[in-house]
Amino acid sequence: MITFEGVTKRYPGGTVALDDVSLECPTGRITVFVGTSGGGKTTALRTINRMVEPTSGRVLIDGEDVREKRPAELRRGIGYVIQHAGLFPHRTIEDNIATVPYLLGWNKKKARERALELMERVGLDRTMAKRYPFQLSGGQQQRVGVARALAADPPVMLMDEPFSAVDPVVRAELQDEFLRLQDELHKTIVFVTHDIDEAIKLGDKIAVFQTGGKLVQVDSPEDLLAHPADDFVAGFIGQNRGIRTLSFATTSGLRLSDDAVRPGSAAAADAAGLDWVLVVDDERRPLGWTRPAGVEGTLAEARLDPVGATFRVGADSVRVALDAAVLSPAGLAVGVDGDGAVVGTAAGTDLLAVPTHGSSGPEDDG
Ligand SMILES: Nc1ncnc2c1ncn2[C@@H]1O[C@H](COP(=O)(O)OP(=O)(O)OP(=O)(O)O)[C@@H](O)[C@H]1O
Repeated sequence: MITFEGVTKRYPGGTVALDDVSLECPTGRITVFVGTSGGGKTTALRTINRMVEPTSGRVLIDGEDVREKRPAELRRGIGYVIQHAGLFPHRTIEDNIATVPYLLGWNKKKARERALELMERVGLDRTMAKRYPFQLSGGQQQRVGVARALAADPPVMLMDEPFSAVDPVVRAELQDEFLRLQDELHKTIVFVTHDIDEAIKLGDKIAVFQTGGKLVQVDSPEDLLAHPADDFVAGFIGQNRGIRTLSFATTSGLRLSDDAVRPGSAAAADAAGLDWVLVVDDERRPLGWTRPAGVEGTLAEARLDPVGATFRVGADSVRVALDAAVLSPAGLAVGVDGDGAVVGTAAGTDLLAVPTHGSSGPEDDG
């Protein structure tokens, strides 16, 4: 656990970058620092590896004051990832990743093996090992940055806007990959971002900083969305708070209807009263949507519209299900089980009736 005890940082010009910040970042979890520009997030992060020394207060890692270790020694146990990756331009990818192992005196072969293993872990092809950073895309460079931070298997990782410099699609991929990696590695991670969506997606715990280095709220993503501490936090979370809350509502108790689900062998005439029918195969896997009116013979002979997005019942959130409903030609979300077989369908209005965490229903404050 990383503990901030009354940490204040005042710069010579008088700027207060951190104002009496007390906070705990639990072991094996992701704590996200989010907030306005200049709110002190980066400063707070850097007090952990002593790139910034507090004016008063202290920072502890597992109960030990970080000032008790020499900075170089301290930093070997702390991975650090920054925006634009910050790779050494004249070193190959594998040498970049092996930076800390080399510093620790590992032999070349072992360090190289570690670098190649990590490349795979972060989703990079081993054939890129001999390339230089400029020969990689921005997203690939960020992956190298993450691999480099993980090289000596540090228990703590500090990540300062690591995914901010890439486009939204690559960014989402990096976030997903990062969460998968964390599922295996269980590092104690402190992650800085100015993007509330990223904070909600990645954080086990979110700390919101306001200008002047004030920590205004520390909560789980669910509680932050449901109960923002004040107008500043509510404003920062933004207008889509109600919709975001649905990300934490489970689809496991959802009542799904079988009415519109038919096998291809069924006669279209039997479904003539329905506006839309979801045609399924013998294993109940969805084949597509059709309007049965006017179709002769079986539903298998009808022209099908694509199923579009589905949601995994119990595994996906109501937000995912709602998205599936909106994108479906029938306005119905298709719920499937782990094998991809259709459990049933739900209309958008059914989804909005699902109770969400910490409130009686989805809010709309936009
Ligand atoms: N070395 C420094 N000397 C003087 N002032 C500094 C220094 N570093 C940061 N500051 C000031 O401290 C405040 C907090 O900066 P910090 O970089 O921690 O904010 P941040 O929340 O990370 O912002 P951003 O999201 O823009 O990166 C800012 O007002 C900044 O100008």
